Amino acid sequence: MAKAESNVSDGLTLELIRESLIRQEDTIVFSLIERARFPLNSPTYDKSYASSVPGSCGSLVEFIVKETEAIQAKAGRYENPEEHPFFPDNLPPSQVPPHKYPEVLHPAAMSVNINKIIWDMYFNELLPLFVTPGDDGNYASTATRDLECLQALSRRIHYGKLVAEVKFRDERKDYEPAIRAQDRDTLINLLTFARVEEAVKKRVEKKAMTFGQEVKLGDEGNKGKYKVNPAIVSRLYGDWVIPLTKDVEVEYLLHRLD
Ligand SMILES: C=C(O[C@@H]1C=C(C(=O)O)C=C[C@H]1O)C(=O)O
Repeated sequence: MAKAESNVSDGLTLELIRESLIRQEDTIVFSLIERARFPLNSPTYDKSYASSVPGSCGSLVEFIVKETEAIQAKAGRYENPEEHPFFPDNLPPSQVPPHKYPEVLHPAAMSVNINKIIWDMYFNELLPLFVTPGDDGNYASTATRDLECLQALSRRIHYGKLVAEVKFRDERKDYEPAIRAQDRDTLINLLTFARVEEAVKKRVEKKAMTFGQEVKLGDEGNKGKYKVNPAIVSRLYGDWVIPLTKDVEVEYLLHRLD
């Protein structure tokens, strides 16, 4: 069987986890590029636009996310501890044969889900920065692209649980006193690697330049035009993705000894 994208089954190492985070950058950058094909399309986010849809009590994007999550839950998506739903209440149970995911994380991991914060960040702060204003009527496609961005960001940010687990195992004697004291500041200091963070921000900027360039035959060049502004991708990581990943790391660690 092909090796799953999850690396945790065959020994948890910081190197393997970082490799996965680097791979996930590709997904995030591409999903932003795909969303940026459409303008803002504000009716997608307007409750009144979707009010005639039976069973919907929110915006079209909420309707698409809830319904898609319900289908994916039945197909077993949320049995994987690396996946987190945006609307966890009333999700239907999985209807597929269970898969035995490796039990790597402490059970307290189950209670860490910061998707509400990711949702608000994405719609209120990030989206207006990287899409053009306007309306082309493609609201369902727009909402589907939003869901892909949200799922990619959520998966990356909640990967912080695995990062925290491996760092804890590697330096248990440093982490344990801070966890017992519920000392968030010390935990943040222990798990922060400033040089890694700088490299992540530079790499995602470069990926946005590489993946988002206009590919032309001949030598017209790209003229510095990108499908998503590389500086915004770097800012997405610096201002939100990395800090939120660290919040997940800390929340997980605070309960690591429960
Ligand atoms: C994820 C890690 O932990 C922290 C968070 C980082 C991130 O979100 O990219 C990078 C470095 C660390 O400060 C890591 O060490 O790789």
